[in-house]
Amino acid sequence: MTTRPEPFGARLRRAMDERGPLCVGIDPHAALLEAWGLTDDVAGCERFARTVVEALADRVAVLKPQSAFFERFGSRGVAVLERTVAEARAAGALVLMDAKRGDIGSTMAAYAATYLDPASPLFSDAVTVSPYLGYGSLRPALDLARESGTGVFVLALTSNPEGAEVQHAVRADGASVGATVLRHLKEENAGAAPMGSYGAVVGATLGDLSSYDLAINGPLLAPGIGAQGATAADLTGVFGAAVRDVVPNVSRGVLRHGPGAAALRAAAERFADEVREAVAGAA
Ligand SMILES: O=c1ccn([C@@H]2O[C@H](COP(=O)(O)O)[C@@H](O)[C@H]2O)c(=O)[nH]1
Repeated sequence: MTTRPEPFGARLRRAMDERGPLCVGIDPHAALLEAWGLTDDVAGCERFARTVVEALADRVAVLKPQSAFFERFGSRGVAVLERTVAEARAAGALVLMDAKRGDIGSTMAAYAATYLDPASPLFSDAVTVSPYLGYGSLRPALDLARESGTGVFVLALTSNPEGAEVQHAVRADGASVGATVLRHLKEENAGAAPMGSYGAVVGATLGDLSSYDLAINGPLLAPGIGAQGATAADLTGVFGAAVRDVVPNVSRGVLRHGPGAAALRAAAERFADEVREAVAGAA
């Protein structure tokens, strides 16, 4: 008899309880590499990513490498990404691969295998995906996640202002596209305890979201804190009672404090404290 791996939702909830919910990005922007005194090439990218992992993987719940910043260096950049994921996981962080993949189902199956099959060199704890070829096109990733104990975060209401023209569009049944993605996720997570493995990406920049049903019984990845202008103090105003399921993401807001490990840790700790205060205030 084969035993199923522990679901991502359970692993994430435990990490949030033990470490706090903060997710820090690993985004080797050219400007950050320069600010850190590194070359804008694959060696600089590797030094950057390794520094973040060494500073933070033993303390934050989630590290989120942004695949685009590694892919820009071609196959050697992807090899750095593979090592980054493996090292971060070995050091105790959950790794959320921010790849925002989405395609027709048969191609989606290949994306799913890339990030969610334990045999893959890019195997991660979870991956971001785009539902804009239709939520149903994500089925191969949703199914593989269930099998491999991994998670999927679906773009619902993104942090960028341009997202509204698609996500606020209203369907024939009167529901917005973003609300429909949230409804699908709620159905996917039904009955899961302590929390489902299917998350939504919902920007912390979006203001009051009380008109949406955010109670999806799954995690809400909230990018936009720091460089995009949102603060941890905004979280309760945006998410209301769902704030306890929020995984707030900060990338440049922490990374700009490098390259020293102590300064990176202190910056992450400041954001973590602010998040803790905001969530406690909502109790
Ligand atoms: O709606 C979204 C979805 C993903 N992101 C990603 O998160 C980080 C944010 O970086 P900051 O430096 O904290 O602004 C980045 O990797 C984005 O691609 C997002 O911002 N919004």
